[in-house]
Amino acid sequence: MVGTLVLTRHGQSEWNKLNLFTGWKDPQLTELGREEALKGAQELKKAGYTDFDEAFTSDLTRAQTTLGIQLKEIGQEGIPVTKKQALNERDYGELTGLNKDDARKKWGEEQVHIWRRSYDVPPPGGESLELTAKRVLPYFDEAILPKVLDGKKILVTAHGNSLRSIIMSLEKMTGEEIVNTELATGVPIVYKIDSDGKIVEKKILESQ
Ligand SMILES: O=C(O)[C@H](O)COP(=O)(O)O
Repeated sequence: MVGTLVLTRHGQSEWNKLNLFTGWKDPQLTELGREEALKGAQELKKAGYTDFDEAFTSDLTRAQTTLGIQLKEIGQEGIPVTKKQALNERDYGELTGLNKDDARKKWGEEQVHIWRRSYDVPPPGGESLELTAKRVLPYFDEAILPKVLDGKKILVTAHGNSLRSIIMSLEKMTGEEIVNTELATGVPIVYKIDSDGKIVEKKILESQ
């Protein structure tokens, strides 16, 4: 039996556009963000992914709105949707709300890069990717993965770093391998997974 897991990072948010560290803050999608979500959804539709059993998203508006746009486009607004804080973006702590260039000026290019793209160094008062994975993966392993292993079709629409945690676990990557993997906004990543948890196919549904 083969299940389907589709992961999508939310479209551009108002704070992505302003180049601000966002974390657990809750800005809306921009117009471009809505378009990215729609494009991704059109790719899902084109590829025939229009029969999900269930969807999961975070507690944050940008992910929920992206999921809403996807479900509308594929004609699946009625399926069960679970909104869970465990799937939130990593908490950026004291960096939240700061402009990324201003932060580089204040702490230096290298320090800011370490906070953004090291695996286990958290920004002050915030979460590293390692800490993010420690809250995302118990939820994923308990509530989402068993359904996929059971052959179900599951859509998860969340954030760069909560999805990195899931991808790291699925693809058995090291922390160092996953940190520099960039996820495009609104672009669905499709995994077909057998009942032993082996990935039998991976496709990124990028529009041409
Ligand atoms: O929370 C944020 O600011 C971004 O969505 C993710 O930030 P990153 O590009 O530093 O991982």
